[in-house]
Amino acid sequence: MWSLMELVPLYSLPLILGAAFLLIKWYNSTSPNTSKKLPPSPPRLPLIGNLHQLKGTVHEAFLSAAKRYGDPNGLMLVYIGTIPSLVVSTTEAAREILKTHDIAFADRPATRMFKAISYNLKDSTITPYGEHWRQVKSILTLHLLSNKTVHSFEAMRRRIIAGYLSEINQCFLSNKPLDLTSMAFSITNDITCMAAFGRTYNDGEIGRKFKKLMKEISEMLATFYFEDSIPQLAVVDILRGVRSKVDWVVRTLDEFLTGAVEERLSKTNPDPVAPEDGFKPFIEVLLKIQKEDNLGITVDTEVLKALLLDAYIAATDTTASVLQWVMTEFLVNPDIMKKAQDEVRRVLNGKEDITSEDLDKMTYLKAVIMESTRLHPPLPILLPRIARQDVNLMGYDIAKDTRVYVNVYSIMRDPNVWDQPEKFLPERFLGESSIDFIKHNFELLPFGAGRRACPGRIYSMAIDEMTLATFLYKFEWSLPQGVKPEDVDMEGTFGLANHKKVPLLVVGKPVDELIGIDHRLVGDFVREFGVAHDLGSVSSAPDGGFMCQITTTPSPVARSSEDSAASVRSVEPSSLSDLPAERVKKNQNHKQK
Ligand code: HEM
Repeated sequence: MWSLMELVPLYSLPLILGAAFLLIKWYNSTSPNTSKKLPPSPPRLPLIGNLHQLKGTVHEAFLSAAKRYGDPNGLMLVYIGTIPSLVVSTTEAAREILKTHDIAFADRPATRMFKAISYNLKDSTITPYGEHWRQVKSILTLHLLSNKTVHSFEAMRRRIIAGYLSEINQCFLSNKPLDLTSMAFSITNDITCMAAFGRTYNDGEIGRKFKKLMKEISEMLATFYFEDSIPQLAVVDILRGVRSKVDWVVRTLDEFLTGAVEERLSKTNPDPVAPEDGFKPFIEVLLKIQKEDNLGITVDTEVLKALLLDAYIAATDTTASVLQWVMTEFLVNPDIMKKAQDEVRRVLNGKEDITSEDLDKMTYLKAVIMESTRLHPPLPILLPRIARQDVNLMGYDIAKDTRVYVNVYSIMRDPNVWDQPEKFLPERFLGESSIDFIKHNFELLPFGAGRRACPGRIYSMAIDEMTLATFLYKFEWSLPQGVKPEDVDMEGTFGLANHKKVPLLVVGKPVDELIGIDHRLVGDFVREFGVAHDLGSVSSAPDGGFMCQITTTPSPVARSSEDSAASVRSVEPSSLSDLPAERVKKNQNHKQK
């Protein structure tokens, strides 16, 4: 995030000095009114408020300032430039904001950039609380994010994920590490484009333009705007060129969305939804609602484009963020990865296709995802809220228009709530634990809570769970040669969501996709020789079956003093053709593919 010296180029310093007289006026007008009881604040400077104290990422800066200056209940008032902003850092305070006073804090700040990107507040994310918000959020929820609709995307999700497996194989065969950060984004991007637009934007000129545009949007959303925080210095945005950049991005985005709608209307879509996928893309549903006009809401073209954009922007980076952080935690905690992998393989037991029913049984994988999201929330601070009226909150007077930042990063690492909060312990979500993304007591909040909570949980978890289960099922994952778990950089950076600052590079060694082995066949070896340790290369056996080399570690029951001296046995070459005919046949089918 921004630091002050990056924000204030030298040529704008005279402007700042020139604004000094405004500053005095402003400072007097915003100095605490003695009749009001405000939450504690760090000392601030005129005009820039506490900006100079917010170094590093904003959630970390808020956390350390709250420890030093905040109220023990978790409230602190900071000035982001001239804007009073309430920072919320505990479960108790979050409950007050998101439950007790939910309606009073149900608006979001309508900054210039947010207005520009939402067709002047026609979307569902930024639009003020009220009838329009209720209607558009219900359209989004029902036709894109509900259980039933998410289920209808299942075959498409599986097909898209499967398409990426050969890329992982290729990297493995050519001895190149795989950039999993980039792949996570491509997978969630393709799935979301299919669900929203009924096509992907990967290839050719349009693919290149789309990627560039998405990068620009991400940068635009992470930019600091003087106009939003120090309105007296809004001119600096013009001088820095950021305002024209926003205008350019918004114009280009609109051209893109207009093109997508026209393409749908004229049915010239070059990548139609495969009939076997059997779902209706969101764009088609919106066009139908627009045509039938019987919902009591006018879905004009701007509402339609704003909702498509909502669907795309809110879904892609957040869902990719979860994927890459879970994989990162797996690679730095190989024992946990092994446990999750055992679960996936046990549940699937040789099945080819993963279904949502299979995923429902993977409780350990779900616990890993929750634990990873606790430590690496895609949005470490909930989307900002704003007080719609004066509110008395935990004994403090919060004025109308105060911005509210719920720092879920603090809450989800609070030692008063979590045992060993910095440790990666998925087990904390198993057994007695009644905490999950739905049943929580405001301590696990990656999706927010209350009226303005995220409606996309089911949608994103369906993608993350299926991708992770597929990855664990089909590959053995490791860090590139010479990289140790403790070398992995765990720093996050912010664009549309919290991503790894340094891309995650990994090696995915195919288990059966490439070599054509059915897990049940491996199971027979495991039973005979102990716990399978490693699979070697596979070749065709003269009888049409397969031969492979499996290194095994004897199981504890089989271990004798003689065995333990040679604790690793080699079986080479082992013909699988002795196995039941039906399995061998399946294996041969595999091979022909
Ligand atoms: C792992 C994935 C995701 C995370 C962590 C996430 C997180 C969040 C958070 C923290 C908020 C603000 C909640 C609040 O203010 O209390 C939010 C709002 C929202 N999210 Fe998500 N989100 C994710 C995926 C999605 C997806 C897939 C969609 C689908 C389009 C989506 C759509 C929205 C919308 C529309 C809002 C605004 C809701 C409102 O203001 O009423 N999100 N999300």
